[in-house]
Amino acid sequence: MGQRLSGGRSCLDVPGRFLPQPPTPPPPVRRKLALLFAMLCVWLYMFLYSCAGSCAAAPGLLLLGSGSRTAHAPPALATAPNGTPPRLPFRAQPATALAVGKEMAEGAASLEEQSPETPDSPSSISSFFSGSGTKQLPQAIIIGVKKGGTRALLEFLRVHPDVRAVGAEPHFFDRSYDKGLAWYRDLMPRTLEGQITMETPSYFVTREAPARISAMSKDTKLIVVVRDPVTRAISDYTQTLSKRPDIPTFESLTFKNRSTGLIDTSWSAIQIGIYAKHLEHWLRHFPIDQMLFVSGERLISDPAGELGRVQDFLGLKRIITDKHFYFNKTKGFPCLKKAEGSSKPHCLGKTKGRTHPEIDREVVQRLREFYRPFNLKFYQMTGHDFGWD
Ligand SMILES: Nc1ncnc2c1ncn2[C@@H]1O[C@H](COP(=O)(O)OS(=O)(=O)O)[C@@H](OP(=O)(O)O)[C@H]1O
Repeated sequence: MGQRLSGGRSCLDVPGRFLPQPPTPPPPVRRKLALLFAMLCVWLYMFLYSCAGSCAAAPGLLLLGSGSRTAHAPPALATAPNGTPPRLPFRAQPATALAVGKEMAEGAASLEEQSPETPDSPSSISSFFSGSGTKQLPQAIIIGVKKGGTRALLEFLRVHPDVRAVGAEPHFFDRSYDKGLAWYRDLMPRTLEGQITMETPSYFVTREAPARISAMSKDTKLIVVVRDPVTRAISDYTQTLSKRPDIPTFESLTFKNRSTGLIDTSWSAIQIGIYAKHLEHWLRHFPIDQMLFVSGERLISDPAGELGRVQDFLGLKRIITDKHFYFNKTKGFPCLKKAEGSSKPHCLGKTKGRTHPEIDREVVQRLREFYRPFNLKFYQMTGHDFGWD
């Protein structure tokens, strides 16, 4: 029989203070420890959050950026619940729907467009961080124009911590549409909340692109880098010439009949520059205020100014400023003081900023006359005088 202790309790009722207890810190110390732990968690979260962007932004990686943008970009909508648009009964036609006729002069160029300035191979760091965030369809697309300065714009924009972009040009809406939106989304880098996904091929002249992009999301923001159509045509020709030195001269390709001065508008180098005509197709699917027109000339003379407009349009903080650029005399173009994810200066590759061949002044003059009415219409439509005339 157990002896009862005072107060009528059994021996099992021994007060807690008499039982062996683990040493417990006094309450204020415990609170401090909990606070310290919470702070550690917050710090760790913030570190991983920012590192997921900036660490993964090292050159040669697919991903870039970290989140500091306040507005949350709307998620892109797919046409079908599984994110796949209706299958096409045929394989999407390669490249643009422009009448070609001078295929020889076109073919070589498209190969080059596919080689990105920035390779996409992921490193161990990006592999580690690629687990964070989700792949989103792009909320903004640089839709053109070819040879307008699209690569320069994307390279500059990638410096922004809230922009992530596909390094290679996916050419989904022109060449690979039959692969479906799920395939397209899979090419996208992972993004965290508040970051926007971008891509850049030259969809501006693709007839089907406006409807297809609108079917993906009506909210997609469209950026068009435009450049004097005459210089653009010469630039386009220069690119082809670099691949196929045996093509006819620019002068002979320009005319259907040189003696009558009739311009060959079926040559894509000429046709791409009729911006007003292409813009009409886009305006059937998108309001003009969902499109931003960047001057290819100003992108060279004042890159920070143009980047300011682009950041505003995308709802991004103005982070990219004059401080990010310097003029490289050897290159003859503005370059980045620091490429994204690196401390080294960065200029675009040698395929950007080529020396153009000398073109007959009369031919240039005839082309200027040809483009003038289209340019004026384009200025009216966009409410912006680009000063090409
Ligand atoms: N900062 C900087 N560095 C180098 N090049 C620059 C830059 N900014 C604009 N540009 C102009 O970009 C022209 C090429 O345009 P794209 O990138 O749109 O060409 S492509 O369609 O992707 O092939 C390219 O055309 P070319 O000069 O005819 O080579 C350049 O004039």
